[in-house]
Amino acid sequence: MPIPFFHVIYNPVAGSGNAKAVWGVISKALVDRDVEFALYESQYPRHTVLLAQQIAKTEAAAGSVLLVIGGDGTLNEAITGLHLSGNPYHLPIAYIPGGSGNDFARGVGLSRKPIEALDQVLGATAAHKLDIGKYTELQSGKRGFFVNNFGIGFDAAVVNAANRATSKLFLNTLHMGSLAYMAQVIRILTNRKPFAVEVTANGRTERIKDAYLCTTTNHPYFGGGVRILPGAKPDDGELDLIVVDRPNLVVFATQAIASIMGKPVKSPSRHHIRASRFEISTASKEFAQIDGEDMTEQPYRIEIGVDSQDFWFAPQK
Ligand SMILES: Nc1ncnc2c1ncn2[C@@H]1O[C@H](COP(=O)(O)OP(=O)(O)OP(=O)(O)O)[C@@H](O)[C@H]1O
Repeated sequence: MPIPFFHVIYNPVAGSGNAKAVWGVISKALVDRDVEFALYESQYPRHTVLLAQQIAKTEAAAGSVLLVIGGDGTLNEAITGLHLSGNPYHLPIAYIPGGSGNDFARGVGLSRKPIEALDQVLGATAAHKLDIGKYTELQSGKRGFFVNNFGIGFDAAVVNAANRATSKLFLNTLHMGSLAYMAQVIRILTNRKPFAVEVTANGRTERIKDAYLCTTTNHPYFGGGVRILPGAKPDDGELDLIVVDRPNLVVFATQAIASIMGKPVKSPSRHHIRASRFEISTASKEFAQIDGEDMTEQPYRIEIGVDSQDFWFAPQK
């Protein structure tokens, strides 16, 4: 099987500059290995959506591959662009993580080391399908996708605060991006109020009145390596929703540490639902995050479902 032509979308600001170093290594390896590619650099937020649309509609040919170099947000934008274009040449997506969290790579068995990830991409002989989440905000009709998770409440408040924290840049230079989230945890734990959430899935409606976090996930990881749901699988055609009730500080800290250490967390204060479709609503204004990107603080009424996306990388051995 010949190596395909790669249309490369590269986000130089992902991972607070980490993607720049990754692209330095990858561009050299592509040239050394005689791999043909065309480069498109993301110039501003959400430019990748347009680039992916333009590539899919006018630049691509059958058999070529869209290679994304950046973080999970850049990957999300590329998938959004492909879906908006109708993807007439059925471009699959290859990905080399260069973000700060890189949860998607963790969750789907793609190496976070650039050359190992490139070996997986160049070692692929066919596209394979993985799940992605899709959502519709029922009030506004706004639609989108997520590769990792859609979170409402605590995780979203942490993302919101961490994205604004000046310490994130410093922590990223130490390759400790997830600490940017952890540093906000205690402060937000003591400030955030629990909220009422209604979840409909598998023909049942559950009302949880003291929710602290309500996250729908495609694979086990969120927040830069926290294993929130070890059993979630990105290829089972379903998503996993977890609602955590208002915890007391000791219980929450114990659970958070267990999650970070990759240990299973069992607790009566967690509600877990696996389904291919969810309706979630909150009466109060809450923060939300999609793949680590902030959403407006508002009352949410959303429908979440599963879509599938062709990816181009060989599974990790
Ligand atoms: N040239 C640019 N200047 C400023 N922002 C950009 C530019 N190109 C893309 N962006 C924005 O950069 C943001 C961050 O990208 P991304 O999520 O890929 O990196 P990250 O947050 O470091 O990684 P991760 O999500 O894995 O933690 C995205 O919101 C994207 O729209």
